[in-house]
Amino acid sequence: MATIINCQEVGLQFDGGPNPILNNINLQIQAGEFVSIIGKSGSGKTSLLQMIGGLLTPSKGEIIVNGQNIMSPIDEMTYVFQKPVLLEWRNVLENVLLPIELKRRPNQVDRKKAEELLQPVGLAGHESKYPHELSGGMISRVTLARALLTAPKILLMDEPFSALDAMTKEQLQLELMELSVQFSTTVIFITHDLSEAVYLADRVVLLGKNPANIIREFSVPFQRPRLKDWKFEPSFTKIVKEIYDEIEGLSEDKE
Ligand SMILES: Nc1ncnc2c1ncn2[C@@H]1O[C@H](COP(=O)(O)OP(=O)(O)OP(=O)(O)O)[C@@H](O)[C@H]1O
Repeated sequence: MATIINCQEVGLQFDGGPNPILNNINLQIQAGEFVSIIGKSGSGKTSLLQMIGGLLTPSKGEIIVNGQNIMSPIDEMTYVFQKPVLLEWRNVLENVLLPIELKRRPNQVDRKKAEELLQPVGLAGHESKYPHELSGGMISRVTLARALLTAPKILLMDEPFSALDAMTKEQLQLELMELSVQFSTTVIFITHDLSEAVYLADRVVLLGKNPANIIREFSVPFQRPRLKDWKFEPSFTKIVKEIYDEIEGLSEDKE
């Protein structure tokens, strides 16, 4: 597999900030890989994702995505924010079509593709509904369909399911896993939920505050897509426990 995202010696310090938020980040992600990023609040997960997405400029080092030095957002990447942003005056289908419409007038092929995407994300039959008629889970499904419409090579997701109830979250995890495998999408996924991190990913990256860099990486050597019952298997809980112990082991003075 080829490296599609390459962070080399990346550092970030905000203007006027006393210490770097991130330091010496070296992270190589392979095309089609699913990587979860975890770490305590304030460890810089969102900042790292924003730098990879070209929304924030590193103070040090460089980030190369798909062969380009990242200076601003590029077409091959789609960013899914923690808070879903839907336009209230547009129905589900129109919200899904938004990324196309920002570039050009959607044609019949685009509409057909958008309608087809509503099926696997569980929104078939809801295309004419407006955001105020949707549940939180349905809104997340719209943002997932919208993110996948342009078939991005890379999906950057910042805690996309954190506000959902457990059952909806589980359903969306399954859908994301199926779709990312089907489209061979490279995904970087931030979460606070260890079980979610392990279940979805090929690799889990743990960020620490002090030092402000990658503390450890955990491989999840099981083929995707995975059955939802895998979460009850010892092979799954063993990895979750290993990560949990590592986080617990980070002494208070290190945080
Ligand atoms: N624009 C900014 N200017 C100055 N400091 C910032 C800015 N954005 C974030 N920070 C600081 O950078 C640190 C890392 O923030 P970031 O949001 O990347 O962490 P995080 O790991 O994603 O946190 P959380 O899990 O709470 O979402 C925090 O201490 C935050 O206060």
